[in-house]
Amino acid sequence: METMIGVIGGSGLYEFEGLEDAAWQSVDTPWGAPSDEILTGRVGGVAMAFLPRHGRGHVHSPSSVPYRANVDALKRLGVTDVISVSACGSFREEMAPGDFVMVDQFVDRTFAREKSFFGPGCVAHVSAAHPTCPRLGAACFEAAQAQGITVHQGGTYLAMEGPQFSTLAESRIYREQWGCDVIGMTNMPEAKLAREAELCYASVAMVTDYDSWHPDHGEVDVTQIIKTLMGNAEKARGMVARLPALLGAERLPCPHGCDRALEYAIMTAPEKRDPALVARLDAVAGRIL
Ligand SMILES: CSC[C@H]1O[C@H](OP(=O)(O)O)[C@H](O)[C@@H]1O
Ligand SMILES: Nc1ncnc2[nH]cnc12
Repeated sequence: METMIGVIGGSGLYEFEGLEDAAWQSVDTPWGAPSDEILTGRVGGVAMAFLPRHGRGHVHSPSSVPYRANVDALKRLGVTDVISVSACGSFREEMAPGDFVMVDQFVDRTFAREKSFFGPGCVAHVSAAHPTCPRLGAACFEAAQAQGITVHQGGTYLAMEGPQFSTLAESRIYREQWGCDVIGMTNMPEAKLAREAELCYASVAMVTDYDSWHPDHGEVDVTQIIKTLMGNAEKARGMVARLPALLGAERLPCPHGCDRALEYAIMTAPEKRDPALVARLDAVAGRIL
């Protein structure tokens, strides 16, 4: 099987330069249109696909991002490994603006989004205990280090609904009582959907601010975030460009089972399954349905 790296670019990452044979492709999915066309091409002999999460020109809010269509479209194109590159606030002094954090856990506080490809007529329960892929995460960590980026291994990402930033009381609870490390608005349900689609998923969180808890820093504002993002985006592109060499063109099965997540997850008896839903699941679950 061939490796295909899918990059979901967050705030500040709307284009991806340096792909050979680059072409923007429009992809239709049974879950509607993705956030934008998808840029496909190759780097160092490895296939890549890039999707700007908010669309070029930042059209989608965190709540309106079509997460299911995005994940389905990447899977449909043949993507095997998804890397999310996101802006985030930090709850830790040592995770400073400009640093990257390899997120490995999430607390999902989002509530106004479609969270699953499955539902009435085809019910499935995948494990989300370890929502990111250690193999892919390790490659991203190595690539970031080689790029000279200050990168932290492991961190818990609080996914909030937004679009407003947190109140001071919320920020303190997430940091002091819940032990979260960073905060953002988009990695959920994206990570859960990637797991349902049997895709390896890694999240690279780029710190842009200290949210609102830090006594020596003012409240978050978008101008400050964009300023930090401008520097971060270039670093992120450099990191991603190193991944093909680390992952290789031949895709070996995921040692952590991300690519077999649905194996024992589907509960609905074959004769009770809704044919219309099964048809919509052609890309996501076609391997086993
Ligand atoms: C521009 S600040 C808030 C915005 O940025 C992050 O988006 P993404 O994760 O796509 O980089 C954050 O989650 C908010 O959506
Ligand atoms: N402090 C913050 N809260 C939520 N999302 C963010 N994205 C960047 N900074 C953020």
